[in-house]
Amino acid sequence: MPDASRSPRAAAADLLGQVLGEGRLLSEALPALRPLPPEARAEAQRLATGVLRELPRMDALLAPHLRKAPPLRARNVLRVAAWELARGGAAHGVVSGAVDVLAGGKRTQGFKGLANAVLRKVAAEAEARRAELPVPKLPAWLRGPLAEAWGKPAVAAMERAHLAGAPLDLSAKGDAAALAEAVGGEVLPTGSVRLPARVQVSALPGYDDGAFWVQDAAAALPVRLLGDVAGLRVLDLCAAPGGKTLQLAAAGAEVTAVDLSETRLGRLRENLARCGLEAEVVAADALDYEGGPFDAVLLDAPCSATGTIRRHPDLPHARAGEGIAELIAMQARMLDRALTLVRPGGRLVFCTCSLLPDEGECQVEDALERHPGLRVLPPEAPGIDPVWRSGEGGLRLRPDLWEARGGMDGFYMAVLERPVG
Ligand SMILES: C[S@@+](CC[C@H](N)C(=O)[O-])C[C@H]1O[C@@H](n2cnc3c(N)ncnc32)[C@H](O)[C@@H]1O
Repeated sequence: MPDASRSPRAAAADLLGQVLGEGRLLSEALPALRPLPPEARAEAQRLATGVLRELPRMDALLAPHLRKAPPLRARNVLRVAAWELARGGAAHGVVSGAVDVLAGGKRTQGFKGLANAVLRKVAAEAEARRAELPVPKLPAWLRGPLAEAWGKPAVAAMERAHLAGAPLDLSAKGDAAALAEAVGGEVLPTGSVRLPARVQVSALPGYDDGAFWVQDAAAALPVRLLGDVAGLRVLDLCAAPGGKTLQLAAAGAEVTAVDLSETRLGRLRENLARCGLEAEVVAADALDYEGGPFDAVLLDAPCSATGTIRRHPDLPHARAGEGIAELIAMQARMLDRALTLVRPGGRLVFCTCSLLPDEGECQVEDALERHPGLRVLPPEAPGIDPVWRSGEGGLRLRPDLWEARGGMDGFYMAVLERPVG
Protein backbone atom coordinates (compact mmCIF):
# COMPACT_ATOMS: atom_id res chain seq x y z
CA MET A 1 0.00 0.00 0.00
CA PRO A 2 1.40 3.46 -0.88
CA ASP A 3 2.59 5.56 2.06
CA ALA A 4 -0.23 8.14 2.50
CA SER A 5 2.03 10.39 4.57
CA ARG A 6 4.06 11.01 1.39
CA SER A 7 1.01 11.57 -0.82
CA PRO A 8 0.35 14.95 -2.48
CA ARG A 9 -2.71 15.33 -0.19
CA ALA A 10 -0.58 14.90 2.93
CA ALA A 11 2.04 17.27 1.53
CA ALA A 12 -0.67 19.84 0.70
CA ALA A 13 -1.90 19.64 4.31
CA ASP A 14 1.73 20.15 5.45
CA LEU A 15 2.00 23.26 3.28
CA LEU A 16 -1.28 24.63 4.62
CA GLY A 17 -0.02 24.02 8.16
CA GLN A 18 3.09 26.06 7.43
CA VAL A 19 1.16 28.96 5.90
CA LEU A 20 -1.83 29.05 8.27
CA GLY A 21 -0.12 27.84 11.44
CA GLU A 22 3.32 29.37 11.13
CA GLY A 23 2.82 32.37 8.87
CA ARG A 24 5.26 31.12 6.24
CA LEU A 25 4.88 31.82 2.54
CA LEU A 26 4.45 28.83 0.23
CA SER A 27 7.77 29.73 -1.41
CA GLU A 28 9.40 29.32 2.01
CA ALA A 29 7.59 26.06 2.77
CA LEU A 30 8.02 24.34 -0.61
CA PRO A 31 11.71 23.37 -0.26
CA ALA A 32 10.69 20.88 2.47
CA LEU A 33 8.86 18.87 -0.23
CA ARG A 34 12.10 18.20 -2.12
CA PRO A 35 12.17 14.47 -1.20
CA LEU A 36 8.89 13.97 -3.14
CA PRO A 37 8.87 13.25 -6.89
CA PRO A 38 8.32 16.40 -9.02
CA GLU A 39 4.75 15.43 -10.03
CA ALA A 40 3.74 14.90 -6.38
CA ARG A 41 5.30 18.25 -5.42
CA ALA A 42 3.44 20.03 -8.20
CA GLU A 43 0.16 18.38 -7.21
CA ALA A 44 0.66 19.28 -3.53
CA GLN A 45 1.32 22.88 -4.51
CA ARG A 46 -1.76 22.93 -6.75
CA LEU A 47 -3.96 21.60 -3.94
CA ALA A 48 -2.58 23.98 -1.28
CA THR A 49 -2.80 26.99 -3.61
CA GLY A 50 -6.37 26.09 -4.53
CA VAL A 51 -7.43 25.79 -0.89
CA LEU A 52 -5.75 29.08 0.08
CA ARG A 53 -7.49 30.89 -2.78
CA GLU A 54 -10.87 29.68 -1.45
CA LEU A 55 -10.22 29.10 2.25
CA PRO A 56 -13.40 30.72 3.69
CA ARG A 57 -15.46 28.94 1.02
CA MET A 58 -14.01 25.56 1.95
CA ASP A 59 -14.65 26.26 5.64
CA ALA A 60 -18.23 27.21 4.73
CA LEU A 61 -18.68 23.83 3.00
CA LEU A 62 -17.37 21.96 6.03
CA ALA A 63 -18.88 24.03 8.87
CA PRO A 64 -22.51 22.76 8.73
CA HIS A 65 -21.25 19.21 9.28
CA LEU A 66 -18.80 19.89 12.12
CA ARG A 67 -19.92 20.47 15.71
CA LYS A 68 -16.55 22.06 16.49
CA ALA A 69 -13.49 22.71 14.38
CA PRO A 70 -10.93 19.87 14.64
CA PRO A 71 -7.24 20.72 15.27
CA LEU A 72 -5.40 22.46 12.43
CA ARG A 73 -3.77 19.39 10.83
CA ALA A 74 -7.04 17.46 10.57
CA ARG A 75 -8.86 20.61 9.45
CA ASN A 76 -6.36 21.12 6.67
CA VAL A 77 -6.79 17.54 5.44
CA LEU A 78 -10.57 18.16 5.36
CA ARG A 79 -10.06 21.47 3.53
CA VAL A 80 -7.97 19.81 0.83
CA ALA A 81 -10.62 17.12 0.37
CA ALA A 82 -13.44 19.69 0.29
CA TRP A 83 -11.60 21.62 -2.42
CA GLU A 84 -11.15 18.50 -4.51
CA LEU A 85 -14.81 17.54 -4.08
CA ALA A 86 -15.97 21.05 -4.98
CA ARG A 87 -13.95 20.73 -8.18
CA GLY A 88 -15.76 17.52 -9.08
CA GLY A 89 -13.21 15.05 -7.66
CA ALA A 90 -14.57 11.48 -7.47
CA ALA A 91 -16.02 11.13 -3.96
CA HIS A 92 -14.70 7.65 -3.22
CA GLY A 93 -11.08 8.42 -4.06
CA VAL A 94 -11.06 11.83 -2.37
CA VAL A 95 -12.69 10.62 0.86
CA SER A 96 -10.54 7.51 1.20
CA GLY A 97 -7.43 9.54 0.32
CA ALA A 98 -8.18 11.99 3.13
CA VAL A 99 -8.94 9.18 5.60
CA ASP A 100 -5.62 7.50 4.71
CA VAL A 101 -3.72 10.74 5.38
CA LEU A 102 -5.41 11.09 8.78
CA ALA A 103 -4.70 7.42 9.56
CA GLY A 104 -1.02 8.07 8.94
CA GLY A 105 -0.60 10.54 11.83
CA LYS A 106 -0.72 9.70 15.57
CA ARG A 107 -2.55 12.95 16.38
CA THR A 108 -4.99 12.71 13.48
CA GLN A 109 -5.91 9.00 13.57
CA GLY A 110 -8.84 9.76 15.86
CA PHE A 111 -10.47 11.91 13.15
CA LYS A 112 -10.82 9.17 10.51
CA GLY A 113 -14.47 8.42 11.31
CA LEU A 114 -15.39 12.09 11.48
CA ALA A 115 -13.68 12.78 8.15
CA ASN A 116 -15.44 9.89 6.50
CA ALA A 117 -18.88 11.06 7.65
CA VAL A 118 -18.31 14.77 7.02
CA LEU A 119 -16.72 14.39 3.60
CA ARG A 120 -19.48 12.10 2.34
CA LYS A 121 -21.99 14.83 3.17
CA VAL A 122 -19.77 17.49 1.60
CA ALA A 123 -19.38 15.30 -1.50
CA ALA A 124 -23.12 15.21 -1.99
CA GLU A 125 -23.48 18.98 -2.15
CA ALA A 126 -20.05 20.60 -2.72
CA GLU A 127 -20.16 21.14 -6.47
CA ALA A 128 -23.66 22.67 -6.36
CA ARG A 129 -22.98 24.85 -3.28
CA ARG A 130 -19.63 26.15 -4.49
CA ALA A 131 -21.24 28.43 -7.07
CA GLU A 132 -23.29 30.20 -4.37
CA LEU A 133 -20.42 30.76 -1.94
CA PRO A 134 -19.26 34.37 -1.57
CA VAL A 135 -16.00 35.66 -3.04
CA PRO A 136 -13.33 35.61 -0.27
CA LYS A 137 -12.50 39.04 1.11
CA LEU A 138 -8.98 40.31 1.61
CA PRO A 139 -7.88 40.56 5.25
CA ALA A 140 -8.56 43.86 7.01
CA TRP A 141 -4.88 44.94 7.06
CA LEU A 142 -4.93 45.07 3.27
CA ARG A 143 -8.61 45.69 2.52
CA GLY A 144 -8.66 48.93 4.54
CA PRO A 145 -5.80 50.72 2.74
CA LEU A 146 -6.92 49.41 -0.67
CA ALA A 147 -10.52 50.56 -0.14
CA GLU A 148 -9.19 53.97 0.88
CA ALA A 149 -6.98 54.17 -2.23
CA TRP A 150 -9.22 52.65 -4.90
CA GLY A 151 -12.74 52.48 -3.43
CA LYS A 152 -14.77 49.48 -2.25
CA PRO A 153 -16.17 48.47 -5.68
CA ALA A 154 -12.61 48.28 -7.08
CA VAL A 155 -11.49 46.15 -4.12
CA ALA A 156 -14.44 43.81 -4.68
CA ALA A 157 -13.38 43.53 -8.35
CA MET A 158 -9.80 42.76 -7.25
CA GLU A 159 -11.13 40.05 -4.91
CA ARG A 160 -13.00 38.49 -7.84
CA ALA A 161 -9.76 38.56 -9.84
CA HIS A 162 -7.88 36.92 -6.95
CA LEU A 163 -10.47 34.13 -6.86
CA ALA A 164 -10.29 33.65 -10.64
CA GLY A 165 -6.49 33.17 -10.49
CA ALA A 166 -4.04 34.06 -13.24
CA PRO A 167 -3.58 32.80 -16.79
CA LEU A 168 -0.09 31.95 -18.04
CA ASP A 169 1.72 34.85 -19.72
CA LEU A 170 4.90 34.45 -21.74
CA SER A 171 7.42 36.98 -23.03
CA ALA A 172 8.87 36.07 -26.42
CA LYS A 173 12.60 36.26 -27.03
CA GLY A 174 11.78 37.10 -30.65
CA ASP A 175 8.50 37.63 -32.48
CA ALA A 176 5.43 37.42 -30.19
CA ALA A 177 3.03 36.52 -33.01
CA ALA A 178 5.20 33.57 -34.07
CA LEU A 179 5.42 32.39 -30.46
CA ALA A 180 1.64 32.72 -30.02
CA GLU A 181 1.10 30.57 -33.10
CA ALA A 182 3.61 27.95 -31.96
CA VAL A 183 2.13 27.59 -28.46
CA GLY A 184 -1.52 28.22 -29.38
CA GLY A 185 -1.79 31.45 -27.37
CA GLU A 186 -3.13 34.97 -27.87
CA VAL A 187 -0.95 38.07 -28.32
CA LEU A 188 -2.08 40.71 -25.81
CA PRO A 189 -2.19 44.40 -26.80
CA THR A 190 1.01 45.03 -24.80
CA GLY A 191 2.91 42.25 -26.59
CA SER A 192 2.83 39.36 -24.08
CA VAL A 193 1.49 35.96 -25.15
CA ARG A 194 -1.34 34.55 -23.03
CA LEU A 195 -2.34 30.92 -22.50
CA PRO A 196 -4.80 29.26 -20.10
CA ALA A 197 -3.49 28.72 -16.55
CA ARG A 198 -3.08 24.96 -16.46
CA VAL A 199 -0.49 24.53 -19.17
CA GLN A 200 2.75 22.70 -18.44
CA VAL A 201 5.33 25.33 -19.33
CA SER A 202 8.27 22.98 -19.88
CA ALA A 203 6.23 20.96 -22.38
CA LEU A 204 5.53 23.96 -24.64
CA PRO A 205 7.35 24.08 -27.98
CA GLY A 206 10.37 26.40 -27.75
CA TYR A 207 10.91 25.99 -23.98
CA ASP A 208 14.16 24.04 -24.29
CA ASP A 209 15.46 26.45 -26.94
CA GLY A 210 14.71 29.46 -24.72
CA ALA A 211 12.20 31.01 -27.13
CA PHE A 212 10.24 32.51 -24.20
CA TRP A 213 10.04 32.92 -20.44
CA VAL A 214 7.11 33.13 -18.04
CA GLN A 215 6.31 36.71 -17.11
CA ASP A 216 3.00 38.32 -16.24
CA ALA A 217 1.82 40.89 -18.81
CA ALA A 218 1.97 43.67 -16.20
CA ALA A 219 5.50 42.70 -15.14
CA ALA A 220 6.63 42.92 -18.77
CA LEU A 221 5.63 46.58 -19.08
CA PRO A 222 8.38 48.39 -17.10
CA VAL A 223 11.03 47.37 -19.64
CA ARG A 224 8.76 48.30 -22.54
CA LEU A 225 8.50 51.82 -21.06
CA LEU A 226 12.23 52.26 -21.73
CA GLY A 227 11.52 52.08 -25.48
CA ASP A 228 14.36 51.03 -27.79
CA VAL A 229 17.27 49.96 -25.58
CA ALA A 230 19.43 48.36 -28.29
CA GLY A 231 23.06 49.26 -27.68
CA LEU A 232 22.34 51.11 -24.41
CA ARG A 233 24.09 50.34 -21.11
CA VAL A 234 21.24 49.40 -18.78
CA LEU A 235 21.41 48.59 -15.06
CA ASP A 236 18.76 46.16 -13.80
CA LEU A 237 18.70 46.81 -10.07
CA CYS A 238 17.00 44.10 -7.97
CA ALA A 239 17.08 41.85 -10.99
CA ALA A 240 16.53 38.25 -9.88
CA PRO A 241 15.08 35.89 -11.03
CA GLY A 242 15.57 37.92 -14.17
CA GLY A 243 12.39 38.36 -16.19
CA LYS A 244 13.30 41.97 -16.92
CA THR A 245 16.99 41.19 -17.45
CA LEU A 246 15.96 38.72 -20.18
CA GLN A 247 13.73 41.32 -21.82
CA LEU A 248 16.52 43.91 -21.81
CA ALA A 249 19.14 41.48 -23.12
CA ALA A 250 16.77 40.18 -25.81
CA ALA A 251 16.17 43.79 -26.92
CA GLY A 252 19.91 44.27 -27.45
CA ALA A 253 20.86 46.22 -24.32
CA GLU A 254 24.20 45.76 -22.59
CA VAL A 255 22.79 44.69 -19.23
CA THR A 256 24.23 44.68 -15.72
CA ALA A 257 21.97 42.70 -13.40
CA VAL A 258 22.39 43.35 -9.66
CA ASP A 259 20.67 41.48 -6.83
CA LEU A 260 21.41 40.80 -3.17
CA SER A 261 20.37 37.14 -3.24
CA GLU A 262 22.91 34.63 -4.56
CA THR A 263 20.20 31.95 -4.65
CA ARG A 264 17.92 34.06 -6.78
CA LEU A 265 20.84 35.10 -8.99
CA GLY A 266 21.43 31.38 -9.60
CA ARG A 267 17.96 31.22 -11.15
CA LEU A 268 18.74 34.38 -13.17
CA ARG A 269 21.90 32.73 -14.56
CA GLU A 270 19.93 29.56 -15.44
CA ASN A 271 17.31 31.69 -17.23
CA LEU A 272 19.97 33.55 -19.20
CA ALA A 273 21.64 30.26 -20.17
CA ARG A 274 18.35 28.62 -21.26
CA CYS A 275 17.48 31.64 -23.42
CA GLY A 276 20.99 32.02 -24.85
CA LEU A 277 21.22 35.61 -23.59
CA GLU A 278 24.00 37.49 -21.82
CA ALA A 279 24.28 39.96 -18.97
CA GLU A 280 26.88 40.95 -16.42
CA VAL A 281 25.60 39.44 -13.16
CA VAL A 282 26.61 41.10 -9.88
CA ALA A 283 25.73 39.98 -6.35
CA ALA A 284 25.53 43.22 -4.36
CA ASP A 285 23.34 45.35 -2.17
CA ALA A 286 21.62 47.92 -4.38
CA LEU A 287 22.33 50.52 -1.72
CA ASP A 288 26.11 49.96 -1.94
CA TYR A 289 26.53 49.05 -5.60
CA GLU A 290 28.86 51.35 -7.51
CA GLY A 291 29.05 51.39 -11.28
CA GLY A 292 27.97 53.29 -14.33
CA PRO A 293 26.81 55.88 -15.04
CA PHE A 294 24.27 53.92 -17.09
CA ASP A 295 22.11 55.18 -19.95
CA ALA A 296 19.09 53.77 -18.16
CA VAL A 297 18.30 52.08 -14.85
CA LEU A 298 15.42 49.78 -14.04
CA LEU A 299 14.63 49.53 -10.33
CA ASP A 300 12.15 46.75 -9.50
CA ALA A 301 12.26 47.35 -5.77
CA PRO A 302 11.40 44.76 -3.10
CA CYS A 303 7.83 45.38 -1.94
CA SER A 304 4.77 43.88 -0.28
CA ALA A 305 4.05 41.90 -3.52
CA THR A 306 0.35 42.57 -2.94
CA GLY A 307 -0.11 42.83 -6.71
CA THR A 308 0.64 39.12 -7.13
CA ILE A 309 -2.09 37.61 -4.92
CA ARG A 310 -3.81 36.01 -7.95
CA ARG A 311 -0.79 33.72 -8.25
CA HIS A 312 0.23 33.75 -4.59
CA PRO A 313 -2.98 33.40 -2.56
CA ASP A 314 -0.85 32.39 0.46
CA LEU A 315 0.31 35.99 0.93
CA PRO A 316 -2.80 37.42 2.67
CA HIS A 317 -2.89 34.38 4.98
CA ALA A 318 0.80 34.31 5.86
CA ARG A 319 1.33 38.02 6.31
CA ALA A 320 -0.43 40.69 8.33
CA GLY A 321 1.14 43.82 6.89
CA GLU A 322 4.29 43.56 9.00
CA GLY A 323 7.48 44.97 7.50
CA ILE A 324 5.76 47.19 4.92
CA ALA A 325 6.89 50.44 6.59
CA GLU A 326 10.50 49.20 6.39
CA LEU A 327 10.05 48.26 2.72
CA ILE A 328 8.66 51.72 1.93
CA ALA A 329 11.68 53.37 3.57
CA MET A 330 14.06 51.06 1.69
CA GLN A 331 12.33 51.75 -1.67
CA ALA A 332 12.92 55.49 -1.17
CA ARG A 333 16.61 54.91 -0.35
CA MET A 334 16.98 52.63 -3.38
CA LEU A 335 15.31 55.17 -5.66
CA ASP A 336 17.71 57.87 -4.48
CA ARG A 337 20.65 55.50 -4.97
CA ALA A 338 19.44 54.46 -8.45
CA LEU A 339 19.30 58.11 -9.52
CA THR A 340 23.03 58.45 -8.82
CA LEU A 341 23.73 55.50 -11.15
CA VAL A 342 21.97 56.88 -14.22
CA ARG A 343 23.73 59.46 -16.36
CA PRO A 344 22.40 63.05 -16.35
CA GLY A 345 19.55 63.12 -18.88
CA GLY A 346 19.18 59.32 -18.62
CA ARG A 347 16.01 57.48 -17.60
CA LEU A 348 15.10 55.51 -14.49
CA VAL A 349 12.07 53.22 -14.44
CA PHE A 350 10.89 52.68 -10.88
CA CYS A 351 8.42 49.84 -10.33
CA THR A 352 6.89 47.63 -7.65
CA CYS A 353 4.40 44.75 -7.81
CA SER A 354 2.34 46.36 -5.06
CA LEU A 355 -1.25 47.60 -4.92
CA LEU A 356 -0.43 50.13 -2.21
CA PRO A 357 0.09 53.76 -3.33
CA ASP A 358 2.71 54.14 -0.56
CA GLU A 359 4.90 51.75 -2.58
CA GLY A 360 4.14 53.43 -5.91
CA GLU A 361 2.54 56.81 -6.56
CA CYS A 362 3.69 58.26 -3.22
CA GLN A 363 7.29 57.13 -3.79
CA VAL A 364 7.42 59.10 -7.03
CA GLU A 365 5.68 62.15 -5.55
CA ASP A 366 8.19 62.15 -2.66
CA ALA A 367 11.17 61.64 -5.01
CA LEU A 368 10.07 64.65 -7.08
CA GLU A 369 10.13 66.74 -3.90
CA ARG A 370 13.54 65.46 -2.82
CA HIS A 371 15.17 65.93 -6.26
CA PRO A 372 14.57 69.34 -7.87
CA GLY A 373 14.62 69.07 -11.66
CA LEU A 374 13.63 65.38 -11.69
CA ARG A 375 10.85 64.83 -14.25
CA VAL A 376 8.26 62.13 -14.85
CA LEU A 377 8.08 61.25 -18.55
CA PRO A 378 4.77 60.05 -20.04
CA PRO A 379 4.58 56.23 -19.98
CA GLU A 380 4.55 55.13 -23.61
CA ALA A 381 4.43 51.60 -24.98
CA PRO A 382 2.10 49.66 -27.30
CA GLY A 383 -1.23 48.66 -25.79
CA ILE A 384 -1.23 51.05 -22.83
CA ASP A 385 -4.73 52.17 -21.98
CA PRO A 386 -4.79 55.89 -21.04
CA VAL A 387 -7.03 55.11 -18.04
CA TRP A 388 -4.09 53.28 -16.43
CA ARG A 389 -2.21 56.58 -16.04
CA SER A 390 -1.96 57.93 -12.53
CA GLY A 391 -2.01 61.56 -11.37
CA GLU A 392 1.75 62.02 -10.89
CA GLY A 393 2.46 60.58 -14.35
CA GLY A 394 3.06 56.87 -13.70
CA LEU A 395 1.04 53.76 -14.59
CA ARG A 396 -1.24 52.05 -12.10
CA LEU A 397 -2.07 48.45 -12.99
CA ARG A 398 -4.49 46.35 -10.97
CA PRO A 399 -5.64 42.72 -11.10
CA ASP A 400 -9.18 43.82 -12.00
CA LEU A 401 -8.05 45.48 -15.24
CA TRP A 402 -8.58 43.47 -18.44
CA GLU A 403 -11.22 41.46 -16.58
CA ALA A 404 -12.63 39.87 -19.73
CA ARG A 405 -9.13 38.91 -20.90
CA GLY A 406 -8.12 37.25 -17.62
CA GLY A 407 -6.67 40.17 -15.63
CA MET A 408 -3.10 41.18 -14.91
CA ASP A 409 -0.88 41.50 -11.85
CA GLY A 410 -1.04 44.66 -9.77
CA PHE A 411 1.94 46.87 -10.55
CA TYR A 412 3.07 50.46 -10.38
CA MET A 413 5.69 51.96 -12.70
CA ALA A 414 6.96 55.39 -13.67
CA VAL A 415 9.66 56.71 -16.00
CA LEU A 416 11.86 59.37 -14.39
CA GLU A 417 14.42 61.53 -16.17
CA ARG A 418 17.50 62.62 -14.26
CA PRO A 419 18.12 66.35 -14.68
CA VAL A 420 21.11 67.33 -16.80
CA GLY A 421 22.36 70.18 -14.63
C1 LIG B 1 10.56 42.20 -7.12
S1 LIG B 1 11.94 41.17 -7.00
C2 LIG B 1 12.73 41.45 -8.52
C3 LIG B 1 12.13 40.72 -9.70
C4 LIG B 1 12.98 40.86 -10.96
N1 LIG B 1 13.23 42.23 -11.30
C5 LIG B 1 12.38 40.17 -12.16
O1 LIG B 1 11.79 40.82 -13.02
O2 LIG B 1 12.51 38.94 -12.26
C6 LIG B 1 12.94 42.06 -5.90
C7 LIG B 1 14.36 41.58 -5.79
O3 LIG B 1 15.06 42.48 -4.94
C8 LIG B 1 16.13 41.78 -4.34
N2 LIG B 1 16.63 42.60 -3.22
C9 LIG B 1 16.08 42.81 -2.02
N3 LIG B 1 16.83 43.67 -1.30
C10 LIG B 1 17.88 44.02 -2.09
C11 LIG B 1 19.00 44.88 -1.92
N4 LIG B 1 19.18 45.56 -0.79
N5 LIG B 1 19.86 44.98 -2.93
C12 LIG B 1 19.71 44.29 -4.09
N6 LIG B 1 18.66 43.47 -4.29
C13 LIG B 1 17.77 43.34 -3.32
C14 LIG B 1 15.50 40.46 -3.96
O4 LIG B 1 16.49 39.47 -3.80
C15 LIG B 1 14.59 40.21 -5.16
O5 LIG B 1 15.20 39.36 -6.08
